[in-house]
Amino acid sequence: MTDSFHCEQIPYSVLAAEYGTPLYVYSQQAMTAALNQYQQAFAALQPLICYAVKANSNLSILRHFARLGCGFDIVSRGELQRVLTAGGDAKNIIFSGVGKSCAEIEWALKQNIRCFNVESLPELERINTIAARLDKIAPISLRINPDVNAHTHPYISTGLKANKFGIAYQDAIAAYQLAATLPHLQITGIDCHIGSQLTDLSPLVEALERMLLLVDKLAALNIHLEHIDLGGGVGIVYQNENVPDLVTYAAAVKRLLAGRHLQLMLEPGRSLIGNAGTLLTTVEYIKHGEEKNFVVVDAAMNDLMRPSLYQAYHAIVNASQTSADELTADVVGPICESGDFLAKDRTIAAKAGDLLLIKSTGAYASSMASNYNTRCRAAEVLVNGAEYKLIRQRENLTDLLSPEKVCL
Ligand SMILES: Cc1ncc(COP(=O)(O)O)c(C=O)c1O
Ligand SMILES: N[C@@H](CCCC[NH3+])C(=O)O
Repeated sequence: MTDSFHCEQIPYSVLAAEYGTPLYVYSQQAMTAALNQYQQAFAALQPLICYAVKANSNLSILRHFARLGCGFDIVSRGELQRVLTAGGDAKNIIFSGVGKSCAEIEWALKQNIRCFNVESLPELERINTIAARLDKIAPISLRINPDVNAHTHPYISTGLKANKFGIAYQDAIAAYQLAATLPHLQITGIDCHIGSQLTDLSPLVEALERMLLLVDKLAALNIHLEHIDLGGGVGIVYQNENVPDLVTYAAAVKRLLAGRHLQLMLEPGRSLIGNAGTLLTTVEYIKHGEEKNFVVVDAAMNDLMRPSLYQAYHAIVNASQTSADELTADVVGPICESGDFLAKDRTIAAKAGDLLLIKSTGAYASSMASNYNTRCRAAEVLVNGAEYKLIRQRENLTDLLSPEKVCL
């Protein structure tokens, strides 16, 4: 049974009663279904799907995707450690990010990861130097910034000239030529990632077309690539957005890659986990202000930063049999910031004690959580059919305070 009050066969109210709120709840079947959609749409191209760990890095979730055959896109030593701990195969790990430190590069080389997605010329030199010291050859791909407008929120757009990510398009050929002279690098591919929560397919296809122009120019220079990685970015429905259709996307990619011997890689994050997650929260107070009404809940911007950071919309459903009248209100948390809101001007019927479900919070919610206002990070539960498991226990104050010392 799946309706808005159940996660698979489990009523959200049962989980809230057992584990308390705020609580993140994930549907394992929804994750599997999201991955199946990719696997089926792109079946003819046999892509390596590298789940973007930053979207949700819980170890059980990584284990689930590893078991389903995913590779992983990581951006830090910490994420590498998580994937290995969860049983992911280093040979299917790609390492993105503009600021890889020497220690991170060394560690990743020692683990024999599949590839570094290199974002600058100094990074190329750094990887070559470290690989030489370790007597290794580092497989590298260059992340190219194709200067394509992804038409998404400016904070999550990454493929424009003004963004810090990737190597500028016009510098790409020279960067590959430099890489070809560095003896401890092995050029394996090319990649891009133009932004997140894309609702339109055309920028993704345009980016691929621009990358293929480079692939051809490189081939003419005798630099032959083994793979092309199109990044992530496929948007999900939070409210009523149109989102890219994977079958149409795959067909366009297939047409453009026809006749080429390039292994396809993808780095989806949000589209694999976003709609599989729900954040449960309890109403503390209904507060009638002079200009506005407020539904004050026990979750806050530290649990779900997206509304504060990007004015992002998340649907909110009252899971209690409420007797309250509808009102228009901001749904806010207890944090001492006016920016601490989970919804603005929402029509909602709620009273103190009601259980609210904040939808589409599988991606970039728990992984972006903080301890601001000395709030303990919430617990996480994974549901599979009629079974559920606690996959992260709620933090407690000992967890929070123990790294600190009173030494004055
Ligand atoms: C390099 C890279 N790959 C993949 C992703 C995953 O993106 P998304 O969650 O939009 O699929 C991101 C995040 O935007 C990223 O920075
Ligand atoms: N954190 C963002 C997405 C950024 C993805 C990282 N490049 C979000 O919540 O939508």
